[in-house]
Amino acid sequence: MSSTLLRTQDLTARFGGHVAVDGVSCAFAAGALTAIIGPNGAGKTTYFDLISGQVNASTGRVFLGGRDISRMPVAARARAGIGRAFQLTNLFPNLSVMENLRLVAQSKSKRRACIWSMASRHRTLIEAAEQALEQVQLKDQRFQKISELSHGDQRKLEVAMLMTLDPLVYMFDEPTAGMSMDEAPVVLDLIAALKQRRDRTILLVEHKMDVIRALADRIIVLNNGCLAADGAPAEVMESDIVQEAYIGRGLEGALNEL
Ligand SMILES: Nc1ncnc2c1ncn2[C@@H]1O[C@H](COP(=O)(O)OP(=O)(O)OP(=O)(O)O)[C@@H](O)[C@H]1O
Repeated sequence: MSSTLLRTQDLTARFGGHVAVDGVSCAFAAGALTAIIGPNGAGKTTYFDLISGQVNASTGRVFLGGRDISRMPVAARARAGIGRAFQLTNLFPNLSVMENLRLVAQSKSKRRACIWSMASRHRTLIEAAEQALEQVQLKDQRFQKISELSHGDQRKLEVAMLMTLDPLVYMFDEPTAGMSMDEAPVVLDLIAALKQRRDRTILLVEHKMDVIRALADRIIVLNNGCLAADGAPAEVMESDIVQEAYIGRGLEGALNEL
């Protein structure tokens, strides 16, 4: 049985009088992909923000490999192994795809104090970046400025960057949104391959049922900030609480409308 990599305990985010995430306790094992679903405004993005550190918990804690990371800022959590797909606003639009990837690799290799090991680690990371570019089929665009990439290619680059960093926890937020039918399988196949790594855990906020069906080992449902259901995909889809949360339209219809 796989061990727990990430755990949230009574995790809560309050914005003024509004509780966006309400006491969510959940453990995520290595080697599994958990889809996080729920209606608009259910708290999915805020739950991601609480884990990655973009939002500080009002109460509750986040543990990575047993270590309490709740008070760490975003960058320290990233160094500890929390990997959220990059927002392009964090990148350099006038630098090329490869230059941006090199900067990501550099930020990781700097974590080692010794110059010699830094240099050799940096080489390994550059190789990983090259490999990631090939895997997302962006090799031909490696000298293109990222501001000139199509939307689908920008999303692929986000995935390549995350793979270069190779965190313990991969967090994807609708990774194929805006991609064409041809582009989406490249990214979905990569995420499926990541699952084979028994030492990583993957969280996926997703509205598309076909993606959830193809990838999820487990589904958790957030509703009004609360954990409304948690279990194997077939079981969660059939649960009363999920059916009730999407009254009238059925879960599948409601998700596909989003
Ligand atoms: N910074 C903030 N200040 C105030 N309210 C916020 C803030 N961030 C989120 N909220 C509110 O918290 C609730 C949860 O929002 P969140 O974006 O986490 O939901 P979501 O499930 O990701 O929704 P969607 O599927 O539409 O992206 C919403 O009511 C939202 O308006």
